[in-house]
Amino acid sequence: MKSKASAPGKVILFGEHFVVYGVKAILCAIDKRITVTAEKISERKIFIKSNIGELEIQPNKLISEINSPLKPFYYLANKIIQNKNFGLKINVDSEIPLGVGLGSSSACCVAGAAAISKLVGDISKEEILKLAIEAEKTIFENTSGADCTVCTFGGLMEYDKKNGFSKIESEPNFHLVIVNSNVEHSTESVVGEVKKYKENNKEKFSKLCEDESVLVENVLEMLKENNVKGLGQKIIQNQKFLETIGISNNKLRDMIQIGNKSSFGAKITGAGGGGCIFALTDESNLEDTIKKFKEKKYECFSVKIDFKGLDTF
Ligand SMILES: Nc1ncnc2c1ncn2[C@@H]1O[C@H](COP(=O)(O)OP(=O)(O)O)[C@@H](O)[C@H]1O
Ligand SMILES: C[C@@](O)(CCOP(=O)(O)O)CC(=O)O
Repeated sequence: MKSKASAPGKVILFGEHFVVYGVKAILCAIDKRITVTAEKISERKIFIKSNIGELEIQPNKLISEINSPLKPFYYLANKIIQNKNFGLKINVDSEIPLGVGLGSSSACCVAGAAAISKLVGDISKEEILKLAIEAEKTIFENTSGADCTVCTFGGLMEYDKKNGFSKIESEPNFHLVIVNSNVEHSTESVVGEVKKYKENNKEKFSKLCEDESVLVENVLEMLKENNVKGLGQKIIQNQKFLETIGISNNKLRDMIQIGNKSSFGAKITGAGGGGCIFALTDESNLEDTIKKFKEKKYECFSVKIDFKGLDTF
């Protein structure tokens, strides 16, 4: 018996870093997916295979004993086959580059939770999300859960620490050009640097949080109106805040400058320090924007918002 599920990656459109200090952020799922296939096998063992490696392991091991990036899958598999007399074979197929802030880990956890749990019965998306967040915590103890939520339900979402998640019902028709610096970043260490900045610049940082809150409220209005040019201006403004808190570098600045010339606006997405930027486009400037990045030999691709979220087969 086999089951299959796929989940999208994500982009943080507005509010990264400030969200850590209570400001609202806006994120969306993207149409790049991770597909997980799970199969019951008679041998009581767990086999996991992905483009990043393979793991063959007995059940019932402590998660702290597993030293592998495939750990979230082991967590899910081991949990589901507790008190069962079968093993599992898991295959991971990914379109999402890893470690650059596009949500590969959340997409893995959501698709993995869905494919594996479906082998033992039907469960709701809410229950899958709960399992996925548990699995993601085996990699990042402090995950807010925002990434797994947007990968499960798809579309656009607002999130703040106090009120949690809420879906934004508009369906804007823009394309994002994602440009990968190919520099892996550690979210934890960049967040640590921002904390130092905040402590050394208390008043300035608190004003930036206020400005970011106002910006996000404006963006929510613009999304309702599908005002793509206005959104571009807000992206440029948000990037200035990110420059101020010190998460940019020369490579990212060069990428953003190229994006700002041809698209409506470009900014870092996620922690910064490396990872990706995105440029906002529509049909009128999509091709030109991609061409400009490719001329400078940057790795880039276009994505649209994914409104489907988790899909099971
Ligand atoms: N193709 C894949 N196969 C297996 N695990 C993956 C894959 N892509 C991502 N992962 C999991 O996600 C982790 C990367 O998470 P992270 O560094 O947060 O990157 P991202 O920002 O892309 O989510 C990997 O260490 C691994 O546990
Ligand atoms: C910097 C931060 O706001 C987002 C980090 O995003 P990512 O892990 O780079 O996708 C941290 C957080 O929200 O926990």
